Amino acid sequence: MKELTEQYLMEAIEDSKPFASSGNVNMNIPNTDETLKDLLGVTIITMDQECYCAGDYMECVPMQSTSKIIGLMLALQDFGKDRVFQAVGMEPMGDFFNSISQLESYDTSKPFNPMINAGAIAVAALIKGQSVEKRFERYLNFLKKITSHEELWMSEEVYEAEKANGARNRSLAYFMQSTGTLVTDVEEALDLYFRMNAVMMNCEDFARVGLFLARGGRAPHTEERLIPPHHLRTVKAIMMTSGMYNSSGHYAVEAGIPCKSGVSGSIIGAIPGRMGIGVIGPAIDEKGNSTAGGALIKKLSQDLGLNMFGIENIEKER
Ligand SMILES: NC(=O)CC[C@H](N)C(=O)O
Repeated sequence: MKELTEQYLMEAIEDSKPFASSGNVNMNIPNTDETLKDLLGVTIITMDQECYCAGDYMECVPMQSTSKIIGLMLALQDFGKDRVFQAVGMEPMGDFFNSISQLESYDTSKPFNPMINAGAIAVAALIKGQSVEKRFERYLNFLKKITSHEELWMSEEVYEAEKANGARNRSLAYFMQSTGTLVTDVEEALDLYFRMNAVMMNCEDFARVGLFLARGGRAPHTEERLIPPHHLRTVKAIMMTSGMYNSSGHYAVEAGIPCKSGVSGSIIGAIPGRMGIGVIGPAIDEKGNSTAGGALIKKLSQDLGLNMFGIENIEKER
């Protein structure tokens, strides 16, 4: 096993970078071009708040689907597990994250899980607040507390692009309305979902979300408990089974880390009791996962003994 140092992280980045060549940058995101393909950055924050970073860790990208775990946390907070999972399933789906056909095939047409687009829209519809603005404000304030980053912001440009390219998401939402899965205002649920996708974050922000999940829901400096641990257990379990879309099984086997990816090439990893990981590598595969970022996650797991199903650390201590 290797020791976690910035030198090690730099080497891990160099080893993982070539995997970017098999991916493509998502051109639906504003200000995106091919030059982003070569970027790869990582930040790891341990339980005692030690921060290690390497590569292009200062880059900022929209949250995209990593926002789905934040939405799920808020909905669990608002309604509890039973109500949330009446609206959305908790089973992995072996199809693309924006699949329409899968929506029709599962349990009274509710989405398979909260990590796919339909599921996240159904979850966004639950989040409490008097208006979309208020609900988004709650979302952003919650994120600011988790990351202790007061300046977190939503890109209007990305938000506009999400709306402009949102035909598929609208189809999913209106289909759910037709089956009675989505009973609140459809356009409002979509609007909140689009805004959530457009919040800009860097590797440290992503790592802090991972750390929040890893250390039981406490705000970094104040130690205020923001979410009870049993809800975080649910979120991490869903991340492990569905967070990397239809590659989740692969990542469970090869990395064994609860992860969530987004089409901006971001990945959040949460290793309970140990650390949070934030990765940005904008070249993504056809399933929507960062190719170099995914390779890096697998490498970190192997080198640092992070696989939750492994016993490397216990063996080491003997
Ligand atoms: N996988 C993703 O990151 C999907 C997010 C993207 N904005 C969408 O709604 O389709």
